[in-house]
Amino acid sequence: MTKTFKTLADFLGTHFIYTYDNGWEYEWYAKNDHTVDYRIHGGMVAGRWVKDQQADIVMLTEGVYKISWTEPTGTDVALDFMPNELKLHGTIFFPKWVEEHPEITVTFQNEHIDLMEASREKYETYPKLVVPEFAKITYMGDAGEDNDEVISEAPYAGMPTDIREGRYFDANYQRISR
Ligand SMILES: C=Cc1ccc(O)cc1
Repeated sequence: MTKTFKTLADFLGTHFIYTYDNGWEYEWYAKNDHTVDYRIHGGMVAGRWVKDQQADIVMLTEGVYKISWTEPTGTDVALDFMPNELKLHGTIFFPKWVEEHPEITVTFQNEHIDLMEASREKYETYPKLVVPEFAKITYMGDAGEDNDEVISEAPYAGMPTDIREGRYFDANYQRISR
């Protein structure tokens, strides 16, 4: 993808893969102006994936986008995308319980919302673990808005490479069946 991002509309519908400077690899999709999907390929909660997370999505200045949300786990996230520079800055605010029991969150969260909400009551919230990191964008795709094929299965080893090398989506940004 070689477009220059100027407006909020340019950003919505874009699918990204990026690696934080701490080595954590994430995949994230701006599904529409208030919804994000994501999949985590590397790091403390690798294997977790989420669809239809509600978020605040704004353009700060031309080509710079801020996304903020709070999750059923109690984890808070703020991302600042600078796609024209192939980079972003993300800050994740993990409750203490996610740091101590990350395995509880490593699942398709949408099917386990009750467990996330019960865990955030059962375990400790404080002190939070704050992880502020820059990341390098390694893939951008124009998936279009509200495309449920973008994040539609659990992450597997090699998935980011399959996507980057064009083995995962067809020309209409539909999953190529395996
Ligand atoms: C905890 C979710 C999350 C999703 C994307 C990202 O870049 C950081 C955190």
